[in-house]
Amino acid sequence: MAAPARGEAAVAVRGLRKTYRARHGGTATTAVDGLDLEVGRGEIFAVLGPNGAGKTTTVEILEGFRDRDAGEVSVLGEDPARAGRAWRARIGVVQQDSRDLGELTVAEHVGATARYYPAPRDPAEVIDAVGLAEHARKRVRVLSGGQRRRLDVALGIIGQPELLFLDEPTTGFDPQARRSFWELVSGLRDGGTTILLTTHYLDEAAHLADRVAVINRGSVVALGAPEELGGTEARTPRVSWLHDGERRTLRTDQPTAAVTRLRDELDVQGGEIPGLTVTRPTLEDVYLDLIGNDTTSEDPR
Ligand SMILES: Nc1ncnc2c1ncn2[C@@H]1O[C@H](COP(=O)(O)OP(=O)(O)OP(=O)(O)O)[C@@H](O)[C@H]1O
Repeated sequence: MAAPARGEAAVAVRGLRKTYRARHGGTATTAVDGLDLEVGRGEIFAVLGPNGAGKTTTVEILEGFRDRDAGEVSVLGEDPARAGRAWRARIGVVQQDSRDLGELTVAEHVGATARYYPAPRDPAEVIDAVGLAEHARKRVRVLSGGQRRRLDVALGIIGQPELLFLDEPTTGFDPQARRSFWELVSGLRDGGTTILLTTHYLDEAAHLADRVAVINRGSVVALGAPEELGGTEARTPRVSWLHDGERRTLRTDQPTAAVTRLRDELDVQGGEIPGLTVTRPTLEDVYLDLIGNDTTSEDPR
C-alpha cells in the first residue's frame, strides 16, 4: 500500500522527541529521537522494534497518556496533548497491562464500559465478535490469558473507535488463538477501523499489516509493506553451497541460472552440488539486518 495522501492521515507525527529525565543520579534516556510517522485511514499499521526502541513511549504520546518534549503530533486531526473527551471517544486503546476488573462478568463489564461512550456498539455483538459469547456470564478473573486479551479488545472497540491502538496484543497466545485474533483484527480493518499495532512478532506484522515501520533507538529505520521492507537488495535470494567443506554464499535475483552455472563450473559428481540451498530472506532476516542484530537498544549517549 502506498503512503497515505496528505489530509487523509489518521496519525501524523513529525520530529517527535521524548527524553526521560535522570533520576537519583542516573542518566537521562532519549526514548524517542526525531521520529516521523504517518498512518493512513483504514490501514493496519505495525510498529516493530527491539526492546527499548521507543514503541510504547511513542504510542502513549499518540494516545494522549504521555507528554512530549518536541515534535508535531496529529491524531484524528487533533493534538493528543490538548484533545478532550469527544476525541478520546473516537479512539480505542488496548494496552499491554490490562486493568484488574475484579468480580464483574464479561457481559457486565462490556455493558458498563459501553455507557461511557456516546455511540457504543451493541455489547452482545461485540462479545460475539471477539469470540467470547460462550463466556459472557463468566467472571473476568476466571478467564484464560487469551480470553482476557479478547475482553481487552472488546473494551477497546465497544465505543466504535475510528482508530484502535493495540499494544502487543497476542503476547502469550497459542498459535490457534493468535490466528483467530488476526481474523478479528482484519475484520475490524475491513469494517473501516484504522489500527496501529505494536508487536514483537514478525509473522504477526507480515500477516496483518498493510505497512510496517521498524523503530530502533527512537527513530524509524525502515518503512513499507511487509513484503517490500528493506528494499529489493535486502530481498535478493541467496544461493549457498559447500566448496571443499566451506560454506559459500552468493546473492542473486536469478538463482536458477546461478545454480546451473555452479553445477557446470564445479563439475560435480552426479550433478549434485554439495550442501546446496536457495533461500529468500524472510521478514525476520531483513528485520535483523535493519536493526543491526542490536537487541540491546539502550542508549549509550
Ligand atoms: N517512565 C520511564 N522513565 C524512564 N525511562 C523510561 C520510562 N519508560 C521507558 N523508559 C526508557 O525509554 C526507552 C524506550 O522505552 P519504551 O518502553 O518506549 O520502548 P519499547 O520499544 O516499547 O520497548 P519494549 O519492546 O520492551 O516494550 C527505554 O530505554 C526505557 O528504559
